[in-house]
Amino acid sequence: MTKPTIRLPEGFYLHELDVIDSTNDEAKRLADKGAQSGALIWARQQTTGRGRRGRAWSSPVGNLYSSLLLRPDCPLFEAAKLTFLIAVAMAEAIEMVSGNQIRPDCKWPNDLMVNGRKISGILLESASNDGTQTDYLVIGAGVNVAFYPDDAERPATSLAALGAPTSVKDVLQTYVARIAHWLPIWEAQGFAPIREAWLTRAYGVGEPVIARLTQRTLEGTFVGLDDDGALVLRETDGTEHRIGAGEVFFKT
Ligand SMILES: O=C(O)CCCC[C@@H]1SC[C@@H]2NC(=O)N[C@@H]21
Repeated sequence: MTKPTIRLPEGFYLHELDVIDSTNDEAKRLADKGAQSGALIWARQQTTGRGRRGRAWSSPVGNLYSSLLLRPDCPLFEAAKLTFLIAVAMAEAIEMVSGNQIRPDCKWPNDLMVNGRKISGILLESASNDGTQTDYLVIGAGVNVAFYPDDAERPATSLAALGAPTSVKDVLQTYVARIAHWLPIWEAQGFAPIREAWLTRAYGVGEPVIARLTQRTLEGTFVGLDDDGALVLRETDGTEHRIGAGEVFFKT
């Protein structure tokens, strides 16, 4: 057993790796072997890191790659809202390790942006035995600590580039501490306080937005987040749409 090199709150169990294909895949393998809720997979490097929509996630040594296994006792649609809790926890962690120099915005559904550039992405994957109730969730989080990918279509940044160099360990430790802060609030009060915290950091509220859905594209104003975590888009004629999945683009 590798000696843990970071301090974790009670209920979190570190699996520390030098290199792995994807921490999300490792978390799923462990889950399928019966690993308990709270298992935290941390790798210094990923060979096939994955982003949403099948994109590759560049994973050189120097950035954070972690996946948290949770087994919440609730339906999948409730568990999916934990992605907002994770986004808030990571935003707070980045802010704290930067000595309050950086205040990330939460971009729906779960990117973290600084000055319009992505600093962190979250990939939530779930499994259910009956299609309704959650068996487990794997919540992968990547943070650009030292490096960021050069992608003109999706501008990114890193803590180092923003003048806030820090260690991957500090980000991970602070992130897990913030999850440990928010999870009991979620358990006691549900999604409402998480939604509120997310909205105080929401990127692009009141601004024009384009939502690219599987069948069509909608244009309107991003007016908020509903009680289920769907993005509320209002068209110019006042029609409101609740977007539960898809990709959104802000014009600013
Ligand atoms: O914004 C996205 O597209 C989501 C990126 C998620 C990347 C993280 S890095 C740790 C975990 N393992 C993966 O393969 N992906 C997630």
